[in-house]
Amino acid sequence: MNTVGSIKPLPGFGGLRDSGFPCNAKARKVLRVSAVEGLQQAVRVDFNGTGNGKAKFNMLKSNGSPLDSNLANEFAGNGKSHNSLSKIGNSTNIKWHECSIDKNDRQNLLNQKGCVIWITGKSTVACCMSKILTQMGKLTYILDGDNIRHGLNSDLSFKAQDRAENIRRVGEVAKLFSDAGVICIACLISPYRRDREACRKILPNGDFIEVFMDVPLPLCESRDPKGLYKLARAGKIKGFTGIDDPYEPPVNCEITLECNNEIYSSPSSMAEKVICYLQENGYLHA
Ligand SMILES: Nc1ncnc2c1ncn2[C@@H]1O[C@H](COP(=O)(O)OS(=O)(=O)O)[C@@H](OP(=O)(O)O)[C@H]1O
Ligand SMILES: Nc1ncnc2c1ncn2[C@@H]1O[C@H](COP(=O)(O)OP(=O)(O)O)[C@@H](O)[C@H]1O
Repeated sequence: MNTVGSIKPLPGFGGLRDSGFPCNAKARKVLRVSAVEGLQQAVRVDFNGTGNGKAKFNMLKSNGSPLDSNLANEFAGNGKSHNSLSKIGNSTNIKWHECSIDKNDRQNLLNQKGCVIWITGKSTVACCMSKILTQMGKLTYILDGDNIRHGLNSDLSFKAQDRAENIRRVGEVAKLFSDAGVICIACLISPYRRDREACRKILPNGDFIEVFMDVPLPLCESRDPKGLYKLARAGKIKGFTGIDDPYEPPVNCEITLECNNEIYSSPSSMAEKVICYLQENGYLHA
């Protein structure tokens, strides 16, 4: 973790950079910090050096209003002791730790709203969307089923129970990204409605944007860039989605992207449709 003298960085701002003054400086200085390279929004931090190595400080949000005064205690490690302990799954005696820097603060910093775009399948459109949003100065992150199975979820198979656990974990990770203020694009097959609905439920209302890639199976098979449909048809892959494993199309999705013999949409025009939705629903500003 970065430090400025003996002062720990503001929680949530790992990119705090030393502006060149010692911790015990008497002079009052203002640090401009930015969580992401190139972001214009800054959080001002006023430091009052005390001369004893323990700085007192007042933190100001970018609009000049003070941050919650409890933050100073949190910062100094003087957190309150909490009595109400919980058991969540197999985790016993745990207690949610609140931080006075919240999602709104991060959204203001990024000038966007964190959300999850959940595309059932189709990495190409996810990448296209990420590219356009990046060019617009918006921070995105793609959680691609195939990629996440290379690491975090490499212990999971394609049996229904493991697919459900795959979706559950990615849903939780997506929720963290969204809470960080990021536009998180999750592209997994996520073939079961129940698993997708469970992800929707853990997010604030409106922040789960389900996108249905409505592409008929013969068209998917004709593309088959990895040759997996061919292997599945030959019986070399068992339980393959669309061949001998079910896919349950969404019933109440926010967006449908159609591509079939009558309607051809390029990946970028599909991506633009989703971006229009974000624009119209206020996700592209804080
Ligand atoms: N049995 C079976 N069924 C479906 N897909 C299979 C299977 N085995 C391997 N693959 C490859 O894994 C990719 C899908 O992974 P996901 O994590 O998105 O799947 S799921 O959401 O858990 O259903 C999927 O990627 P996409 O081609 O992007 O769909 C395949 O490349
Ligand atoms: N809208 C589209 N128009 C034409 N080709 C597409 C379109 N979307 C995807 N493809 C192509 O279809 C293939 C499969 O797409 P991909 O995004 O990799 O799907 P998945 O994530 O389900 O594996 C790729 O070769 C890709 O280039």
